[in-house]
This record gives sequence, C-alpha cells and structure tokens, in this order.
Amino acid sequence: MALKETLKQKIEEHRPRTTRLVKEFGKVIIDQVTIDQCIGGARDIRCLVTDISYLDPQEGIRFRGKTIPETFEALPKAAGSDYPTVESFWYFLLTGEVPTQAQVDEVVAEWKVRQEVPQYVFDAIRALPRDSHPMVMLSVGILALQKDSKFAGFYNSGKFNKMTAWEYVYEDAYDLVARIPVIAAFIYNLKYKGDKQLPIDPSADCGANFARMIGQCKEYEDVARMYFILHSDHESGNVSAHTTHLVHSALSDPYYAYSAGLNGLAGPLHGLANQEVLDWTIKFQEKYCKDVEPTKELVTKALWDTLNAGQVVPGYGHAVLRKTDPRYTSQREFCLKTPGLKDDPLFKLVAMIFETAPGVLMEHGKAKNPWPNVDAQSGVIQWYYGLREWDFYTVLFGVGRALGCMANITWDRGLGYAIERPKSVTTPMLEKWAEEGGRKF
Ligand SMILES: CC(=O)SCCNC(=O)CCNC(=O)[C@H](O)C(C)(C)COP(=O)(O)OP(=O)(O)OC[C@H]1O[C@@H](n2cnc3c(N)ncnc32)[C@H](O)[C@@H]1OP(=O)(O)O
Ligand SMILES: O=C([O-])CC(=O)C(=O)O
Repeated sequence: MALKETLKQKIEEHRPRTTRLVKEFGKVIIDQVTIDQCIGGARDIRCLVTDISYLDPQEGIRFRGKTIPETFEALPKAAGSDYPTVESFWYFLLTGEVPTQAQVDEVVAEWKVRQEVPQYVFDAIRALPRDSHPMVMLSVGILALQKDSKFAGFYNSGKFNKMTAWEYVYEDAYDLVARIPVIAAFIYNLKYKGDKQLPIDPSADCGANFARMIGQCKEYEDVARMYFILHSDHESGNVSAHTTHLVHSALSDPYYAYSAGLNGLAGPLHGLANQEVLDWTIKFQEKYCKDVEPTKELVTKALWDTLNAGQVVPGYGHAVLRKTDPRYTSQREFCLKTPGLKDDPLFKLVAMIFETAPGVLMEHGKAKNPWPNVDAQSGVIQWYYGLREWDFYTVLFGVGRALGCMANITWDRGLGYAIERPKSVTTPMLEKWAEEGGRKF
C-alpha cells in the first residue's frame, strides 16, 4: 500500500483508542504537579501524548518502539550504503511500519516531485542581511512557504472538516520535509560559498542529494542520512517539538508551526548547543594547545573555568536523560569505525572531554545528568568532512527535526487533539497552597 493509504488506515484504526481513553477513562489520574515543577519548566509532568517516539531516561530514544541500532538495522538501506534513506525513515515514523523496498522507492519518487522550492522562498532569504544567523534564514524560508499551504487553503475553503483535516497537514508536512534540505543547502551556499548554488540531483535520495547540493564528498551522503535520522525526534516535550505542536494546536498550518519550532531549536540550551560545543572546543584548542597536546588536566581546568564563569558546559546534561545519549554513542561509533576520523585531533579531544566532563560535573554537583547529549558529538563529524562553519550546525539539526515534528502534527490532526492551553496560577496562590500543604480540591 502507498504511504498515504497506510497512514489513513493506521489513523482510522487508532481513533477509537483515543476516543475510548477520553470517554471512559478521562478522569483517571496519571500524574501530580508540584510547586517546583510549576516554577521549573514543567519538568517530568506527563501531559503530552505521542506514539512517534518515546524517551526513557536510562535507555534514551526509541523511534516507533525501536532503539537507534534497531532502527538502522530494520529499515531498507540506501543503494550501496549501510544507512537507511531518510525517505524510508519518514515512512516508518509516520506509519510505525518498516516499509518494503517497493514502498521506499515510491516515497523516494514522490519526494523528488515535492522537493522543488518556489523561487519566492529563495528571494525572501536573499533579501535578509547576509550576516543573519542561518537559523533566521531557515525559519524565514519555511515561513515563506506558508502562502501556498494546502492546510490553510482547506481551512479557508469553507469545507473544513475535522475528520479529513489531517490529509492537508500531511500534504504540507510532506512538502516541508522534502523541501527543507534544499532550502538548507541554498542557505549554506549563499552564506559560505559566495552564492554559488548547486542544482538538485534528480537521481539521488534525500541524504545523497543534500551532500551533493553542498558540494560534499560521497562519504558525506551517509553522514547526512545518519544525522537527519538521529536528530529527527525526541518525544514531544522538547522545545522544538513542543512548540511545533503548540502552534499547530491553534490550527496554524505546518509552516507557521515549524518556523516557530525552529526558533526554539535556535536556543543555546537546545539545538544551538551543537554550535556552542564546537566553539568551546576550538577555543580550548587555541587557548591551551598551541604548542602542547591536550591533556586531561588541561581539559579539567578549561571545564572548571567555564563552570566558575557561571556558564554551562555545552553538550552535557539533559532535562530527561540520565545516561549518555545513545545518539552521542551512535555518532561516536561512526567516528571510531571511520579511518581518519578516529585519529582526528578534534575527535580525540572530544573523546577526552567525554572522559573528563562527567567527573567534573558530578563534583560541581548541580547538573542532574553529567553525561553527554547528542550535541557533544555531532559537530566534530561535520568539522572532519570540511563543513566547518559551525553556526550552520543547528540548521542541519532543523532539517532532521522536521521529520519528527511533521510526523507528530500529522497525527495530532488525525487524532483531533485539542488546542493546547494549560492553566497558569499566581505566586500568592502558590504561597497559599504551600502554607496549606497543598491545593484543596
Ligand atoms: C538537543 C538538545 O536540546 S540536548 C541539550 C542541549 N543543551 C546543552 O547541551 C546545554 C548544556 N546543558 C544544559 O544547559 C542543561 O543540562 C539542559 C538545558 C540541557 C537541561 O536543563 P535542566 O533540565 O534544567 O538541567 P538540570 O535539572 O540538571 O539543572 C540543574 C542545574 O544544573 C545546571 N546544569 C545543567 N547542565 C549543566 C551543564 N552542562 N553545565 C553546567 N551546569 C549545568 C543547570 O544550569 C542548573 O543550574 P541552576 O540550578 O543554577 O539553574
Ligand atoms: O529532549 C530534549 O529536551 C532535548 C533533546 O535532546 C532533543 O530535543 O533532541
């Protein structure tokens, strides 16, 4: 069956489960809220639903029930590669089913039709100051696509209907995931390659095409596939996924929603941390290792300098994870199995930071999780392949994250999730409930 028919069947099968939960079990208590959660970023409150991925604090992410190695193992691979195509992963995220090669071929063919980006998007990006951050350019590019939103068109048609609304989200979502790598490549060439644009390669899958559009080598095709898949989704509560979900819950179309999600991804505590990691590591090399090899003592000193200056160690810590991020491990394994990369001085330094930072953070005693997250390991791979403009790294993250966010809001509409609107309270209310030992219901 083709992707849309499979998805339609899955959504229709799923709807009665959601209806039953609300109707028959709507008042069953699954969590409680404390004052520190209220003030502290709603940490750990179970109040969002998604089946696209789940993050276990100890184990890390599972996409549709599969760990990262299981996902890479299960999906059909790109021709001549050990990695799956992004297109097969898109099918998998949307439907929860591992596609057959024939189904992947269909998605790859449809992707090619959808990936054509209208000229006005490039014009809008070109109109920005050239020294704008590339995340601004990406967010503007996605927002510019809004004018032709099929979902907005359907809403404005006067024929809007809740049962079929997801089909129009799906159309926009699919267009968006196919176009965002092309927009990202355009931004890269505009900002760093003197606007020398390279054409779409109509014979290539998404990962290979992106590599070719930014003038990269053959090996980078797998880097792109791996990177986009690893960064795709991290359940629903993270800033970029949650923002996208929140904005779409007002029936803002996928372009409005993902442009907003990207703006959240651009924060240094979230996606921008990958650029911060490279910045930190290169500055460390420049300051301490001009004439000497890095040592654990030097790394320890640099980490303490950062902490004593009141800054966070980028790439370490997590709001949910309490172990090394398996996305970190997956990329580290890629480095270790890649000749050249495993002996690269920057990779060796990143590995030494991995040996050192958890101990320093534990001694510092603040971070609940002293272990590395995905951002601590992603930049060194890009650096090795010559993509050294590290302010571009969050754009790469944004290309990957689009897959998860777009799969999620397609299902949000399929299941008719409500407009999101949590309740706020005042400080005097909290003080009163504190005195009384809790809010009296
Ligand atoms: C793709 C991603 O978004 S992954 C995360 C990327 N971000 C980073 O790598 C930035 C560095 N890390 C951090 O700032 C944090 O660990 C976050 C934002 C990821 C998680 O934040 P929280 O859930 O609030 O972390 P946690 O509960 O452990 O914070 C407790 C304290 O430890 C501090 N802390 C947490 N991580 C670090 C760190 N890497 N370095 C120094 N201090 C840290 C917090 O700033 C906080 O300090 P405070 O009490 O003075 O405010
Ligand atoms: O889960 C989070 O809060 C942050 C994160 O790692 C991601 O979004 O990939």
